[in-house]
Amino acid sequence: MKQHDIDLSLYLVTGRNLLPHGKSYLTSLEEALRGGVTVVQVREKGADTAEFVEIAKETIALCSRYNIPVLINDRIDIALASGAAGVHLGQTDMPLVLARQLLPPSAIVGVSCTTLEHARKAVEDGADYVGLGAVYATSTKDVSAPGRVCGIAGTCAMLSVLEGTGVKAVAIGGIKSTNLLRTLHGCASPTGHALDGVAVVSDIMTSPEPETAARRLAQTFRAWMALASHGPTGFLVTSEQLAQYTQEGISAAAAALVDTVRRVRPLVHHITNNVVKTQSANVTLALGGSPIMAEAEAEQADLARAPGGLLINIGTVDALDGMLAAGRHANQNGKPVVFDPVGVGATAFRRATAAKLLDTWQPAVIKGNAAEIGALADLNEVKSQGVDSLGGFKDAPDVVRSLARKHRCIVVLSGPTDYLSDGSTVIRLSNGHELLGQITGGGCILGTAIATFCGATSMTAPGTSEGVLVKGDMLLATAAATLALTIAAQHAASREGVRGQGTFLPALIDELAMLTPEAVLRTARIEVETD
Ligand SMILES: Cc1ncc(COP(=O)(O)OP(=O)(O)O)c(N)n1
Ligand SMILES: Cc1ncsc1CCOP(=O)(O)O
Repeated sequence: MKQHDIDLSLYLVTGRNLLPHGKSYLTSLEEALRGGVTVVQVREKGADTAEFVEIAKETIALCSRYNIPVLINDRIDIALASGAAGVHLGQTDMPLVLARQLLPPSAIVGVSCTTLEHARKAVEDGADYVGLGAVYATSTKDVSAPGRVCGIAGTCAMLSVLEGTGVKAVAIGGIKSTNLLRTLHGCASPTGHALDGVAVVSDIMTSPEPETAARRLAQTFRAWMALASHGPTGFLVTSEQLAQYTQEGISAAAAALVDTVRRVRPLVHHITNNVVKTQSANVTLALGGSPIMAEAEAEQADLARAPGGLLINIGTVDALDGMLAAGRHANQNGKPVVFDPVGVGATAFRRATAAKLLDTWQPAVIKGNAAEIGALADLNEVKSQGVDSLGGFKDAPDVVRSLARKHRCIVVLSGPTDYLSDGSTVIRLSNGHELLGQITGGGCILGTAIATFCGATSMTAPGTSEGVLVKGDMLLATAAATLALTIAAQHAASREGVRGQGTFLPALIDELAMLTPEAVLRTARIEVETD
């Protein structure tokens, strides 16, 4: 068997030291094989050579009954002595080119990569596959040195290098059934080049029921694979949804969602800045949702179980641990996360915070003004002053489309015209009023509206949630939320008695509560551009 035959989807790296008390290695391994492990790497850090050969032979004998290939960690001699299918080499192990000279031509050789340079070299040297990571922190291996955790962003960058090379890739480090879907969704290049599998140690080896642990991982992988090809951001987009991406389809969907929100009353969990908490809660209520402002890390697991939407806004970062946990739990529960990277370009601290959050959980939507979107896209075109943006982009559709592909989510660029993209379609919405940009938190309440509509959409979307991070069409939900807020702003600004910011905000909240589906259908100004 050679690399094109090997199924890397559930790659078990062994760790005998992690076995639960009373569980033998071979029993655990056999149960894991029954659960769906597709390849095994024997990783023995404490064993001497004789013991390593023995363990390798026993592993191969068992795995061959399940037709599963076995690779050896680090050691060419052990691979040769045991008759293993190949080796996995780290950056400080025997160089790949030398290993090839020693191994039979059919041997599978994998290489660990943490940086772009590692990935380029592995391709150049002819690796069959690469192990990318550590994606997350892990206690199985010491990855505390700077740069040893490459994160989702680093993994995506390495996947770009592999495009078109035929070199397969697995992610490794901290991968568990609870974050597998998020990992698979997030780890792909902007053109959609995705992982071929995941390598796991502790999630299987520490389990008293390795068969169940492996089956959970294998099933999630299979469900994701079955759906992964839909949509450039990794969200499931059906042909029915695509057919709705017209002016008429979007306004009809938005009008319907105005009623849906009121009917299902989504819980809209905010971790947002101190400046806008009250008005965000009032906007949620006016739209028909149910707001909760909850920041403590300890309450995030419970809150994520209630269906609805989550908004994370970094206007003031007082609850980083709460933000990290909230998004993680939301991903685990199929709850859409809306990220508002307020002022992300303004300070190094905000940039690092946003990067950390985006490496931990997968947003369904990122919403920002031109300066914020520019900062996330590494563009200097738009300047900022604090949290405010000065100017716009020459090619806004291209910016939102590219950023959506990079972060694998819907991107909204707010401004006099709002641009929304799922990485393919760009929707341009031209409703609103300048007063919305002149009140504090005008952008923040757009985030609130989006979380409310995305929450209601995920609660009412038909079909199963198997293999998807979030159910329902997040692009339509985001368009609907933007239209609801901007059309209500137009109504509020034209009300008798509204003379400026002070009178506008309460009028806006009233108009949100009174907004009708008919007003959306009548007033929405929508243009659609498809790739
Ligand atoms: C599939 C896979 N990827 C990466 C590693 C890590 O290998 P290495 O860097 O050699 O570290 P050790 O495993 O030797 O501690 C791996 N083993 N498997
Ligand atoms: C061997 C290795 N290489 C990078 S992270 C890691 C350990 C992964 O273990 P776990 O799956 O328990 O996090």
